[in-house]
Amino acid sequence: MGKRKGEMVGGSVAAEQDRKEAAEGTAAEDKVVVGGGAEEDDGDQSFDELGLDSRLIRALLKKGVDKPTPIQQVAIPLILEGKDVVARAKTGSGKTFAYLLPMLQKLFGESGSTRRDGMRALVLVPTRELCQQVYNEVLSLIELCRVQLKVDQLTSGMQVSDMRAVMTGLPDIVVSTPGCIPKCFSSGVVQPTALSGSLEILVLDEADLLLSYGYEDDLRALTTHIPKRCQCLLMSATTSADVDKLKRLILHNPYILTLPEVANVKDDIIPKNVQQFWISCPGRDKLLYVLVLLKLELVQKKVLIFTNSIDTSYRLRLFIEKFGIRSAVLNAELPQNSRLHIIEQFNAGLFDYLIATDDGAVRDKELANGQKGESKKSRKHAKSKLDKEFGVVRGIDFKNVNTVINLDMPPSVAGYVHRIGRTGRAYSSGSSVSLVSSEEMNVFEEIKSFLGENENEESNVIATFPLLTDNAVEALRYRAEDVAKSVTRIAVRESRAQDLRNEILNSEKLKAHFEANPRDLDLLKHDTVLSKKAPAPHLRDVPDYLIDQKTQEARNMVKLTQAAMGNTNTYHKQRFKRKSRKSRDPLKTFKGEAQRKRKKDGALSNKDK
Ligand SMILES: Nc1ncnc2c1ncn2[C@@H]1O[C@H](COP(=O)(O)OP(=O)(O)OP(=O)(O)O)[C@@H](O)[C@H]1O
Repeated sequence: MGKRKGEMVGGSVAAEQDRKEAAEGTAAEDKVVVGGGAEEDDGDQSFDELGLDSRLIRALLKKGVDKPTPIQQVAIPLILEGKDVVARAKTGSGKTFAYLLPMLQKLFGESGSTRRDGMRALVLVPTRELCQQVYNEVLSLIELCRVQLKVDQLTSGMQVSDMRAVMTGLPDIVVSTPGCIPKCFSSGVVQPTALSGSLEILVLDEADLLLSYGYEDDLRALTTHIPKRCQCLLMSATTSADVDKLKRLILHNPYILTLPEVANVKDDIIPKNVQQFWISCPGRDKLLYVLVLLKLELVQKKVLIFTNSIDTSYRLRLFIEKFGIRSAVLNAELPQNSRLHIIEQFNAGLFDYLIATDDGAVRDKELANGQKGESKKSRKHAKSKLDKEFGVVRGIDFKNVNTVINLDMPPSVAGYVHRIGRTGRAYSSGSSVSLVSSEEMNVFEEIKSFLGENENEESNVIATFPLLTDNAVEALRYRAEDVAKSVTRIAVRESRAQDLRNEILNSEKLKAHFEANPRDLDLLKHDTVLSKKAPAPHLRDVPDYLIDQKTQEARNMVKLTQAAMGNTNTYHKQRFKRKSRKSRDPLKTFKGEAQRKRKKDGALSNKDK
């Protein structure tokens, strides 16, 4: 990495000084700008003072965003000046607006080449979910600003004819994944000469993850066509050799914006507003422990639970369902429409518990473990069913997640950082609870030491979860063990297959319907019960006598905190309840509507005769 120019107290001051040096031609190497401190010390610069266009400021206000985050304060002016920038800031710190706002402003201001035959800005992200998220954000900003800019998505799942149609419309901005690049070039959807003639801004978002997805060759294929004048931006939550590699591959003498928590103090790589806890528990008791946390309401909703395998996610879903707790699952096996819709509904507050299985490495492990004895061919088939471009933790902006639970520990430190980063987004608070078995102690120690915990000192970065008593665990043990026995491997396999069939059916059947009636999306549920039997009353309602005093108090405290934060989530639920679900469920009325339409059309054509 380049030479450090000095530690600064305020990011904007540092940027100013660096800009001066750059202007004087004294900065030959990368320019390191150490940004402002934690969120609470967010300086007093407004978007206006950063030089942001008034249309964008008004659009932000409509979104409830009125002051820039530290990374935005430092990045926006530099990007507006046309500098190449590498921005490293923790998860949920607002990196997306940090590049989108100045990028859009630059595209508003200049019309680009009038005879351009390619895109003006290209944003590359590692997953399709993220692609959709960034696309939605750009589209909504453009609409709120009422400017004539066109944004489109290109993903490798698209047919070449659809891609061609997108590019014929000559979008100003394209949001895509690097995996899509070879297909675009080989099919002629993107002409290299058009790209080099028109590209003004290239953004690599979630750069720390791009190479881990095996996109290096795809990115190399792209670099040869990026014109020298193109401004390149690289955004990342963690630092890694991969980020440096990408930087060398694509950027020219960039400004390195590093918030101090990422650069120096490792324990701050996780937002300060996230409290991290752990519970030591035997692997075989993990379902029981999650049950205690959820059923006795010792953690705040909404809850995102991570597992390392899809089977475990269904086992947990079936298990908690028997106790009257509904949840949905999210994984690489589900069709893309379903995945996007599950995230949308969870964000809208339509259900409180989402069980997610993340990470390519984990998927490979699942394939290796779960399908022992199966033929090579069926393993290959199974692998092809999993979406390579899927990623739950990679930058997805889950809204209002109060608790992240690691039922399984992630296999790496980076996995931990990205999982925990799904809570405590922007200025909100959150907590995480990791269940650690003795087999997972090694990775847990690695995570703790990465976060700056000293073995000899009393741990304070990841504290022991204080609200769980042995009594509470033992009170539910008998029932839990009994129920766990009924969640057999066969039951899990059947539920998983059934759920997948349903999701594929929904996804296909409803695609056209939802295109015409986007509001009906609310009515399609993903947290339906898997089992045909309703939960037994003695499992659904935990009698008070089973709950010890300390747990009662803890539960009340969590409820009070949740209420104080206005996080009762009743608005969405009421909105959802108000509609008569059965009569308006598009899965039930879809056919009827289509038939009615056909009848009507028939009647009309009969009349015409
Ligand atoms: N200035 C701001 N004020 C308030 N909220 C903001 C601001 N900027 C962004 N946000 C919100 O903060 C949330 C997190 O932002 P974003 O997704 O950009 O984080 P990120 O840094 O990219 O995180 P990750 O590394 O996990 O992808 C989003 O919901 C976004 O709308």
